Amino acid sequence: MAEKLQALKQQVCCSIDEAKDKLHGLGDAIWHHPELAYEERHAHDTLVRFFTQEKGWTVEPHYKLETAFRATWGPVGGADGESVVNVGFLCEYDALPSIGHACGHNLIAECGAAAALGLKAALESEEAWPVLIKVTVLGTPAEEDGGGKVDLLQEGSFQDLDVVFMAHPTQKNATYLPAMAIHSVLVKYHGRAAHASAYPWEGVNALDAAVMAYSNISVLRQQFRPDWRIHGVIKHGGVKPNIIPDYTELEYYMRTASHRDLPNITAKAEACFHAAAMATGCEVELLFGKNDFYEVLRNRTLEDLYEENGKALGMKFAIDGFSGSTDFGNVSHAVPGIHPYFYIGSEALNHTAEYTAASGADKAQFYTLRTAKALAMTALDVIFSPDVLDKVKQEFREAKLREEKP
Ligand SMILES: NCCCC[C@H](NC(=O)CCN)C(=O)O
Repeated sequence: MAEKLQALKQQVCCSIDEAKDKLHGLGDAIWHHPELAYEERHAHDTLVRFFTQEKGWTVEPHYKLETAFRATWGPVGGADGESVVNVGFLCEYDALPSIGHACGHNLIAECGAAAALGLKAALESEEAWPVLIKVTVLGTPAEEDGGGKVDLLQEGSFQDLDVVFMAHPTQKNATYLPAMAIHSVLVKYHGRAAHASAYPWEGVNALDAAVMAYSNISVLRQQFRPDWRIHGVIKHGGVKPNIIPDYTELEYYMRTASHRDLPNITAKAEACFHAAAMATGCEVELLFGKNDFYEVLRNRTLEDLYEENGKALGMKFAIDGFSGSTDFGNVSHAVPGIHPYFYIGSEALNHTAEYTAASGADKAQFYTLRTAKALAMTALDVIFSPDVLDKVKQEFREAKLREEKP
C-alpha cells in the first residue's frame, strides 16, 4: 500500500514537471497583466482557456461571479452509489493598486492549477480506487479587496467540497501562519468649503476631521492587545491650500486574532471617527466593507501531512511568523483545508515593488511547482486512505465546536 502511494506521489511530481512550461506561461500571463479585485477578466479568461485546453475538465466560466470560474474533473473510481470525495484547489489572481502582483497571486493561480493537474494525472494512472473521486478547481477573485471566497461561500460554492487546498507566497515555507480576522471601513467627512484666507470662519474643515481621526486612532493603538492591528490611509485630503477642504476620505483596516473580537475593535475605532466629526463640526459617514475575513481555522492533520510531503521534496519549514488576513479564513470555517505559505527564492517583503519583481522572476517557478507537488501529494494522502479523511473531518468538527463555545 505504502509503495503504491509513493508511486502515485511520484506520478504527481513527474506530471507537474512535464507541464512546467505551460504552467509557467499561465503564471506569467497573469503577472504581466495585473488586475484589481473583481476586475480580473484577463486572468479569468487565461485560466478558463487553460483548463478548457486540458483534457477532461468541465469548465464553468463566470461561475457565480464575473471573474470566478470552476473547473471539475471526475468523478472516477469507486462503485455506483458511493459518495464522492471532492478535493478542491483554489486559485487567486488579483493584484494590488499601483504595484501589480506584489503579493504573488499569479503564483497562487499557477500553484493551484499545477496541483490539480498533478493530482488528476496520478488518479488517471490507477484504475481502481476505493472511493469515487472528483477534483475541483475554484477560481476565487478579489482576495485583496472584497473577498470573493466569502461571496462564493454565500452562494454555496464550497458545499460539495470535502477538503480544500491553496498556498500563498511569502519569505518562507510555513504550514500555517496566523492570518488575522479583518473588518474594513471607509470614513467620509463632509465639511464646508470657504476661502482659507478671506473668510476661514465660514468653513468646516474636513481635513482637520481626517487628521484628528488619524491621531485619535494612533493614540488608541497604544492600548491595544498585542494581537490587534489597525491601520489606515487618507485617500482624499483636499484639493488646494486656499480651499478649506469640504470632503475627505480615509480607509481603515481593523484586525483581531479572532473574528469574535471584530465588533470590539470596531466600536473603539468608531468612537474615534465620531469624536473627530464632533470636534470639527463635520458630518461623518462610515461605510463598512461587505465581507469580514475570518482567522484561519487550523487542521493539524492536513498540516502535518503537507509538511511531511514538503520535507520529502526538500522544503525547510519555519515555525513562526506573521501574516495579513485572507478570505481563506472563512473557507476554513466551512470546509477542512490548509493555506500554507511558500518561499519563492527571494527575501523581499510582500506588498512591495521588490516582491512584484520576485513573483515574476523565473526563480519563483521551482518553488511554486514544488509547493504544488506537496499540495497534490497531501490530497493523495487524503484520498488514499478513508481513515485520513475521517481524521481530517473529525478534527474540523472538533475545532468548530471549540470555536463556537462562548
Ligand atoms: N478587505 C481587505 C482585505 C485585505 C487582505 C490582505 N491580504 C493579504 O495581504 C494576504 C495576502 N494577499 C491583507 O491582509 O491586508
